[in-house]
Amino acid sequence: MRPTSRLLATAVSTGNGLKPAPLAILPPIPLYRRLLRAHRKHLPQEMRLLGDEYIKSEFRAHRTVDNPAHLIGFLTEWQLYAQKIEGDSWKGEKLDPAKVEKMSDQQIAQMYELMQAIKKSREEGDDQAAKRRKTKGNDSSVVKIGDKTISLSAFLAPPPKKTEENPQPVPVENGSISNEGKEGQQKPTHKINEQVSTKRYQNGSNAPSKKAKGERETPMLKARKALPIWAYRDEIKASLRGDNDILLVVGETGSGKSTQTPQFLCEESWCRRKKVRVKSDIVGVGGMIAITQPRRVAATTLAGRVAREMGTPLGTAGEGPVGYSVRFDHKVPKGAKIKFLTEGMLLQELLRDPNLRQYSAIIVDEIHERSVDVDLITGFLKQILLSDKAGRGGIPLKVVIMSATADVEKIQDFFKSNDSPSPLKLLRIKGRQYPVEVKHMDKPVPDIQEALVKKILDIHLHEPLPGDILAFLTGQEEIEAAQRLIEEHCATLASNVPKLLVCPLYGQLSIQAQQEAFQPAKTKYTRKVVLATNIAETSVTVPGVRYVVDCGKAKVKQFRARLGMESLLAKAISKSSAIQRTGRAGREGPGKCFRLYTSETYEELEDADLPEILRNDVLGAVLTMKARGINDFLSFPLMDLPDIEAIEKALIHLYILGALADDGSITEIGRKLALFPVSAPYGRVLLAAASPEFDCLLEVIDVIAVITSGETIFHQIQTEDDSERDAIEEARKELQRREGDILTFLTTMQRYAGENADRIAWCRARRVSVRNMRQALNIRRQLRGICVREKLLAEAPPADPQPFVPLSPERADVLLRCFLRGFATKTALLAPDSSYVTVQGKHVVAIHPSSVLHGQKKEAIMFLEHVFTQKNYAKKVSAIRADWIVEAMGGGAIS
Ligand SMILES: Nc1ncnc2c1ncn2[C@@H]1O[C@H](COP(=O)(O)OP(=O)(O)OP(=O)(O)O)[C@@H](O)[C@H]1O
Repeated sequence: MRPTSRLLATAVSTGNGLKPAPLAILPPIPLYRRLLRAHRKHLPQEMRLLGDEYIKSEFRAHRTVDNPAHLIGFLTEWQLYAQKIEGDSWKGEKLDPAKVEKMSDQQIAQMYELMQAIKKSREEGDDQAAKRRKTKGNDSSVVKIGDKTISLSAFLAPPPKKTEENPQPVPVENGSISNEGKEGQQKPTHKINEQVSTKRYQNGSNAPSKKAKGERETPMLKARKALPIWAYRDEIKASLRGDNDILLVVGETGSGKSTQTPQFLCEESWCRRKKVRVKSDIVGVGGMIAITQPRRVAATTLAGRVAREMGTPLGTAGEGPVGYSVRFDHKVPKGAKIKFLTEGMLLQELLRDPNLRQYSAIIVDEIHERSVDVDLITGFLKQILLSDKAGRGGIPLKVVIMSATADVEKIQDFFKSNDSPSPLKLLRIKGRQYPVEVKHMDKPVPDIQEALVKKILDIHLHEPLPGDILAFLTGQEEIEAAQRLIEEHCATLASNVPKLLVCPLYGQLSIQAQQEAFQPAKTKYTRKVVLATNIAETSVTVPGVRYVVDCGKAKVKQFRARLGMESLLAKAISKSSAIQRTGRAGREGPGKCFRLYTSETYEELEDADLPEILRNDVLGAVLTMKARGINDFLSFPLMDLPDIEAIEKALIHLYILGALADDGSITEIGRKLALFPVSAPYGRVLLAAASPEFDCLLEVIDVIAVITSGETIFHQIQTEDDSERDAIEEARKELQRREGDILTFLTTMQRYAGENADRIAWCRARRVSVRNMRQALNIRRQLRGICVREKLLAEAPPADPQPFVPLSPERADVLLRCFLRGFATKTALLAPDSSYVTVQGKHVVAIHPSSVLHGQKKEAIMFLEHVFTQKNYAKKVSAIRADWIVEAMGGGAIS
């Protein structure tokens, strides 16, 4: 047994052999029946109704009605809640099924009653108010659980009298009870009054707002009202009325910023589309709110959530209030009021429409991530805020900046301007929805990967269901290795132990594969564990997650301008990241975060990461600025100015690509590159492919589609069975080309698209990723559409399947020479000592093991990626001729 396996086996054993430890989370079935029976029979009518509704919405949501372990998990959760509200006076311990088993039905019913009362109390207001009432309230409402006596006075409201003048109570906006017929006459109930009375509204009144017309108290609306941000709804709206155009919202993770703020604001009158005159034209301005996200997974999942909250799930109708737009995937229904989009997509829109006329407001979410794109966006937004708004017919653009961990001073300083008519308002949202218990290690762990897997198994065996796990690892390789280990161990668990479903989640997975991590496990009695990189760190809610495991590290991309090379190394995360990771628990119930580092290590972490603009390639940023007519980078409003050497490198690179003219102005090629949804070098290859000199656009699109579909289309062959391995290797041979990876990608795409019978079986036989190939086909369709639109392609090519015709060696040379138009700077020559030395910078590189050319010696190579991990690696490599490089550089020397 390998050392790791041995260690893990110990973690899941009782210490005497490999017998699984007895599980605290498995109550005997009869208990479950008793709990349900108690629930149905013994509760007072109101409680029963509340309980039934709760069972419907919560239990069914988790699909656990018939799962005893989940029921216990649910009870535990409410008990924790009781603990929180009761504070010091709560003497309860963690719910122990053995103890529950000994309780009488009456006691169980009482416990239920308590929990439902707490739930009701929570829906109606904040816990602090409950505490205050408890100390003042009468002690007549008490329940006994075992030997514990708990006061319910804080939670139970006297039911409103039902008389003829005072008919059915209806909920109002803040969760209190009001009488529809005699509004204002009936006193709102108990603690919510305290909450309201302590809360001052912008207009000076302290009355809760009235129930909006047509607002039905659905379970979704109830959930929204329970979010801390709900109490600030009026304040947020008021903050942007009149001349106030900019607001900074800082609130804890999970307080409701991303999902609620756009919904509050889209109700405002300034958010309606207006017809205005711009120069001599009448144009429409506004009507939609854009909310940016650092990553596609956040944009798509948030859009789905908000669409459900607004009652029109995405994709169910051609119309709806919510849409999203991410690279190669857009779903913006007609009449959408709210659009979630990635920062890159908003930048593209800014290039097409510098005044962002379709929007009434832009919400910049998760600003703390400080990507290059978000820095550019804030710069452009500042320019719009300071402009005379003539381009928007005088209609202001409202701007909201949001984060849980923002550097408030820096943002305030940035937007502070003597010319600004509208100072930045700061609103701090207090409180979080559910507590998260943070646990650090007592001492540093020697092997993080091992500690992480051990912790996951430990949680699985000792924490109640429901409660999925989200673990943060550094990268794809680490995720795959952890997945293998966990699955190996799960195969040895006893049959009465819940199953563990492992879902990977990293940026290079196709969108479809990423979505799987957000779906509930399809089998009952199963705990899901999502193994993620930091793409799940901000903004996302992975439904079902109660436990977070944080390895404390992340792979950080760093561009070394002098070497023209990126490094991707695991580094300690910042405090901001650690807080964000913790915040992924506690979103649907109380949670726990296990940090695999000590509290001293946490204290030593940097507050925030270095902004990307100071450590990354700024090629895209410089091109975007050039395309927007900004030549003087120093006067463009940026929160941090990039290193001058990085700017110089980007300018030279753009010049080599033909994007800049001799005088540094942007060329027609440059303008086109800025608008392509691929990076400038790939865009340059597309443009060259459309020229008569190369005439290989369809082939280039196929290659780019495969490359952008995910990290790699080829799975590692992991079978121990030699004959199976031989069969896969044999099947793969028909895809592999001696010219290298570009031709191999092309062949794979063309053979896949030409497959007439069973594409899934075709992929399986070759260990090719089905998901990535599907995504590649989707990207191919979109790129072809863009090329038709841009008149690079005369007409759409014929539909698949087309017969496969291998590219001739002559055409293969043409294709590679065409790629050199974008990647001439990423080339290396074979040195006398058999190493490869880069043409630009003269560094030694090795061909990455994932390349079909690994271990081979060629006169010269071109690589599409250049990464430093353990070694200085060239990835996605093709064999070329040395004289092609000179040709691609226009005959000029390369330094
Ligand atoms: N996709 C989803 N599925 C289920 N629940 C969700 C989803 N997205 C949000 N929620 C619920 O809405 C709550 C608020 O989420 P929201 O993203 O608005 O918070 P936030 O303040 O923006 O958090 P963060 O700063 O972590 O991004 C979550 O705690 C969760 O309960």
